[in-house]
Amino acid sequence: MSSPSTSFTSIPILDFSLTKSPTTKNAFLSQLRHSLINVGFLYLSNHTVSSAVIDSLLEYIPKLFALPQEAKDAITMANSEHFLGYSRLGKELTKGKVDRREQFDFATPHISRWKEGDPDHYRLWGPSQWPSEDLIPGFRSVFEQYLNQVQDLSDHFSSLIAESFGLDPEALDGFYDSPEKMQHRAKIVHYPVTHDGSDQGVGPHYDAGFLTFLLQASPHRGLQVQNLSGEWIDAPPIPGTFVVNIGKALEFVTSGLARATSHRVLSPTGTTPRYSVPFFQNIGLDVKLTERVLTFPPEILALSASRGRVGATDSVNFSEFDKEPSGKVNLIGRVKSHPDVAEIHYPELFKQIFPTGHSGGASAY
Ligand SMILES: O=C(O)CCC(=O)C(=O)O
Ligand SMILES: [Fe+2]
Repeated sequence: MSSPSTSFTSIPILDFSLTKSPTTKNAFLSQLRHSLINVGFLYLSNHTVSSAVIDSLLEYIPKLFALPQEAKDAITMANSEHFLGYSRLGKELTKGKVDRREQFDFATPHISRWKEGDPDHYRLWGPSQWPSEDLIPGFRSVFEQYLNQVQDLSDHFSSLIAESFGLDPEALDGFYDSPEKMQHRAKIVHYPVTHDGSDQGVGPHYDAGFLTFLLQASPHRGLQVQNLSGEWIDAPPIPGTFVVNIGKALEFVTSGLARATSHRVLSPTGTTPRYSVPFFQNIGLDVKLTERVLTFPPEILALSASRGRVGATDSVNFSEFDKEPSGKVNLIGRVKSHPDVAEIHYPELFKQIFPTGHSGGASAY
């Protein structure tokens, strides 16, 4: 566990049921600590999200993408100042390069947050756009149940992270607002088969927030995670698990103890598409990370000192966390990923980030 600068070659699998008994919880916390410090990714088995809800969601996903194009376009993200809705294939960028995926961005229920005088980034949070109930009956209810259960799991998981680092279970609570003032986002993603050699399902990137819970919703490989030496390690789907990874915000407030790890998805090359459902746990919109950096016991800090240095990666970064509130950092990320939506709803910010228009490739991403 503490061997210096070893680079991982696989992603650890953690059994969430170990947290239920005081006799096994410590073993879980120790595996969690190792995964956070050395890998930044883990699989979580025997978790608390209902398998009936997941199975039902898995059945809906191909039907969702098979909806008529007009029904999907009716809820296009361009309608939404919250960046919620449908994006056609090729509408999203990572580091200025087009990703080959089609997706729906949804979020946990929330009112439109922004009021006169509020900062622009309050406009990020608001209601999802749902496909017509007649066309896909029951989907919304199943997905809302799913989001609710993953949200509960993510809350619980954040207290386990605190404990694994020798802190009180509540140590991360100050990063979240009260539940009715929180909104978490999730996407349902379709990676079509490609045979033309352009394999960027999604390009190398870090996630921005605290924790991501990813459901790999078809049996395809494609997700890859970059280790300390820069090699790409496969993270194949394991039925019954989530892939959990650390975002840049959690890395920042743990002074790098918890690693945000670069990852990407290669497009499937066989005959069937790949599907996935990432859930991005947010923190409060107003939280300034520099004001809340945590302090850790010295024996925990020593573990990260022996980890070895992370080599240069080619990933998207979120360098604005050292000055801007978390909501603003997220808004900047959304503008860079979805410039066509930003141009409609955030014309000023769009101009600052893309002074020559978005085809000019001015983005740092
Ligand atoms: O589709 C996947 O497996 C991962 C997607 C991802 O990393 C992301 O959307 O941030
Ligand atoms: Fe990601």
